[in-house]
Amino acid sequence: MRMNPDAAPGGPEEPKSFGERWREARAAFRNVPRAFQLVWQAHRGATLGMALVALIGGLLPISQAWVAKLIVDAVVAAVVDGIAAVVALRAVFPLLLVEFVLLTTGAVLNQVRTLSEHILHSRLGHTINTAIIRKSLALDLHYFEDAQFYDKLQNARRESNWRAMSMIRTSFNLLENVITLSSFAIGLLAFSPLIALLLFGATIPSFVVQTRYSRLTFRLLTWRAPEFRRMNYFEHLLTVDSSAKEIKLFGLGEPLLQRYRDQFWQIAHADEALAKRRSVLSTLWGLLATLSYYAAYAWIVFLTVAGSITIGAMTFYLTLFRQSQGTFQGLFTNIGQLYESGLFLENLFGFLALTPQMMTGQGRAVPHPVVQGLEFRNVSFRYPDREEWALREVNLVVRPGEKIALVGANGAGKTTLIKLLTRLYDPTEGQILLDGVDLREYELEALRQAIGVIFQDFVRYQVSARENIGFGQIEQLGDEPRIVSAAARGGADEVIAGLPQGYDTILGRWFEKGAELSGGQWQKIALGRAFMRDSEILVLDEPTAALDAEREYEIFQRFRELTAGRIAFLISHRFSTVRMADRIVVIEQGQLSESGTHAELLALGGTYARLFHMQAEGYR
Ligand SMILES: Nc1ncnc2c1ncn2[C@@H]1O[C@H](COP(=O)(O)OP(=O)(O)OP(=O)(O)O)[C@@H](O)[C@H]1O
Repeated sequence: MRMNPDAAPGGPEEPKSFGERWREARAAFRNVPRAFQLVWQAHRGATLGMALVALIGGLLPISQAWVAKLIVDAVVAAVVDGIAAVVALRAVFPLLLVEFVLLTTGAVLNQVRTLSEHILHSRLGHTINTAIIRKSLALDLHYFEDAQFYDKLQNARRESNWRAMSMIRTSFNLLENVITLSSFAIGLLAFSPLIALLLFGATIPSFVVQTRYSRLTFRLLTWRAPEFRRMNYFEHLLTVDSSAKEIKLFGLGEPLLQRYRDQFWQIAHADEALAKRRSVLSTLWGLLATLSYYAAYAWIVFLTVAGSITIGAMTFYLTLFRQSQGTFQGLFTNIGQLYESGLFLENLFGFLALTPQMMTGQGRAVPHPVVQGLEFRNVSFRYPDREEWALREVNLVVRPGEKIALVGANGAGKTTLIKLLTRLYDPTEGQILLDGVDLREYELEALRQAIGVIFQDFVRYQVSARENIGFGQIEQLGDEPRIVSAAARGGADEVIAGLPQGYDTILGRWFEKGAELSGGQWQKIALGRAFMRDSEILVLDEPTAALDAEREYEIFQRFRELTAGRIAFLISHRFSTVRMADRIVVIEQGQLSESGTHAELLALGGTYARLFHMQAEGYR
């Protein structure tokens, strides 16, 4: 799809008013000091190195031009006065030496610059990535269930590393150019303010073009974030092990690759169109600068021939003209680039400024053991971007040590209830009380610490079996007996015994020598992880869905023993599992409809009884 990036509806159009532009520019440049903070954090020595290069490097050009003038004048004088070549050379020699020192200094500075940039580049990337990851860790779950959040994350990650580096490089370049230009300006103004004005003024239009296109490029890329994300998604899907089987068998490879390519071209066409226009206009306006240079050139030749200035002075001024115009243009380019990088970094700093909304309570200790139990009091919940209620007026009292099974159709709200219990979300209305105290009053970390959860989409960590279990309580990773006992309780001990390096075997296929497990084996490992925690409340969301019937029977025979003294929630679609609970709670469309023991609910003859008979029928 070809498009005009300027005119696309909803596309990267220009800001409307002057005020809007001014605000945008201010926001962009505000990021310069912030970027410096990041760089300073990344490596102080290299940052100082770059500053030093800028300071000394800025004064080199004028010094070199001045020494060159002195050399030319000395040579011309020697020729005119007929001085012997050896004598003349001896007179010029100190100047040549100074020129040599200046040139060598320039070369050394270049190396210092390259080295500093090299060091800063990777460290800065690391600093920024760490900041992004840390922020992601701090943010609430709902951010991760929101497409706009992913666009923000994508924008922050995509360009930030090199944009921050480029901003620093540009800033130091700018400093160097300002120093050089100030020294040139003194020379030029002394010679002719009119010429200075002509030379500098002619470079301004090209600068205006540059900044306009900087802004357009930024808008294009930001506006295109969803496409970038979709493109990355297809790339991930096509290259990751978990989807390889299905993609091959359904023949999805080429069609999905085509979608990946379509997304790419949508962005590429618009981006290239902008880049072309930027180049053409910059070249055309650049001609104006060249013209003004040659006008000044003609004037200086005229003055020299007329005898108003020496030949040395002519070479000095010509160098000044050429370099000052280049430097002036460079200065504007620097400002343009700084502006462009600032716009992109706005994405990064915008992301880093996101704040978690889930408030932690102030230091109230979580009860160990739980004495009164848990109560859902009139709890209703709606996902942030949804109209309909996921849970409505839920009232449920759970006694200490009680085992509750949650039963309900897909989408009834079972997992949502657990998300509220673990404070991944807070209720929209109502309260959840643990020993009579609202969950929101407990310290968030401590509360989560007191709950052991295995979700149905548990993580298959591509690390050792030991760590897979130990991650349930990471501080206890060194406690071998605890890990072994947790593994045994989850039924993972026999899986691990069969692995080539036992507990040290890397699980999964991502890394070399990794051992892939079956779905049921992974689930046993996940169960082991849940038992690693000495929790007051244990939540098993479809814990045995992938286990074979025999293994499931075994685990549930021991279920009471495994969860002795703790509150346990069990979500399952298997009634053989569910009937082990003290109480079964049926959820229908977000509401609690039935509650009681297996026998009571069968006697009630309601939804539970109907579903139970249906499943039992299937096994007959
Ligand atoms: N992150 C989310 N954002 C918006 N809506 C959601 C989100 N997660 C779940 N829902 C909606 O909330 C309702 C309850 O979902 P929930 O995951 O709690 O069901 P469940 O009973 O656990 O289902 P299942 O048995 O399929 O696991 C569903 O209508 C679902 O579409």
